[in-house]
Amino acid sequence: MLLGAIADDLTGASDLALMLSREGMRTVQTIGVPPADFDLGDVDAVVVALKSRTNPATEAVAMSLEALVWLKASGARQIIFKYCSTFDSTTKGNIGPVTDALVAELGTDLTIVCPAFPANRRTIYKGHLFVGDQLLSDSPMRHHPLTPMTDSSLVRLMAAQSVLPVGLVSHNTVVRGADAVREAFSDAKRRGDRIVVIDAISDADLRVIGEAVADFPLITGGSGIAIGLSENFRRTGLLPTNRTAGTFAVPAGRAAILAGSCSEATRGQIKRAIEAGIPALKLDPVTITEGKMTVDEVLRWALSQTENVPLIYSSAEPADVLAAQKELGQERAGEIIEKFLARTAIGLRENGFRRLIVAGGETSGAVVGALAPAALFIGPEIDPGVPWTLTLGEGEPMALALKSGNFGGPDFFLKAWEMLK
Ligand SMILES: Nc1ncnc2c1ncn2[C@@H]1O[C@H](COP(=O)(O)OP(=O)(O)OP(=O)(O)O)[C@@H](O)[C@H]1O
Ligand SMILES: O=C(O)[C@@H](O)C(=O)CO
Repeated sequence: MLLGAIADDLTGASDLALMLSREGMRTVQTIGVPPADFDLGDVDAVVVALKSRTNPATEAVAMSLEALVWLKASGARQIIFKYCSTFDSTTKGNIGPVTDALVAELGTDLTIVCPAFPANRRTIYKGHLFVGDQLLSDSPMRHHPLTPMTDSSLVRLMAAQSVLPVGLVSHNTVVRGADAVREAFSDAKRRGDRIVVIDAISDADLRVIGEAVADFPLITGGSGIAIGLSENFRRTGLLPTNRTAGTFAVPAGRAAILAGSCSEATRGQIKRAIEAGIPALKLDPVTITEGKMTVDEVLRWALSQTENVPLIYSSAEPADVLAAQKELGQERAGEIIEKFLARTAIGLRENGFRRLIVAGGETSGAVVGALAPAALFIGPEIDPGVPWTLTLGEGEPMALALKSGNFGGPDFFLKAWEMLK
């Protein structure tokens, strides 16, 4: 293994794994930290998917350090800490504490913060994170059910979360190339910075940054940061130039869509799917708590949809999410839906479903946690950041598409199936 990554949620992990495999690294994503003797096969990169994004910092640190120990023992030469391209973190934020712990454990004097992912319109300029044409704090992310983002300054966000000094390498340096960036890193170290936010607005910027961090033991960011890393290993001869991906054998069986993401993108995709005639059943956390909707009822409904792929969703407008959270509490409302969808997924598998799209990082974490495959093989890309994956380990394989809430075009739920034909 050349590269080892620790991802703070499941969809984020497949996003990164897809990027690494697109860049010529044979990549496997594990679900949590695998057993010490887990057979990885012939891989160049491993992404350990955690479900730590919204956990208290002490828990997230412990989980991440456990993943680090496993990755180092498995031979990883460089570590990526992958968080969301919209820097999703709670008010108590664990990205800083996890970075601090990894910095200490790896004994590195400087690391970067770079959640840029230009293909999905996440860019960083003057240390401010943009989502499309909007600052993060003006984007729909300000209404996120678990991690509302109301500040766009990555320097400020990171400085509030980390105990280490945080600086900035800005775009006018990045455009001057890898040597200029390396020089800026040296200046930052002289100033006493231990973490630098680095601007990136294009893939070309990410390739420059990738080259400049070739000898960094730790890199932190979104999946975009992986764009420039494989080239470093090819340059030194560690990675063959003609890596071929393994085969993606599509399992036969019925298909369904489970959506717990309340993002604007997912809501738009649901709307489009319903308009196209997809049968849809809406879940509501309050109705579930009152016992007025059960997993068995939902399964019966799904099984009766023999003409088309059923869509089961809890995705709701911000005002409805807020109302449910007021009644049940923010965490509890989320948990109720996550558990319900996880149990639904188990029921679907028991009834012969073998192809699932799951929308939302936390939701995917809950569903895949319940299905419990040992790892996921990364298959074809549906849209930037979202591959089809194949479950590995015991039991019959399933095809899973784990969609980050904000990712995918408006027709995602319709077109994803075409790739399984
Ligand atoms: N109707 C609802 N009311 C309250 N909470 C909800 C509702 N529907 C879903 N949730 C919760 O909102 C959270 C959505 O987070 P999730 O990570 O799944 O989606 P996302 O944030 O859009 O995706 P990503 O993390 O990939 O960007 C989950 O905890 C889910 O259970
Ligand atoms: O970086 C992103 O935006 C995604 O991979 C993700 O982490 C969403 O959960």
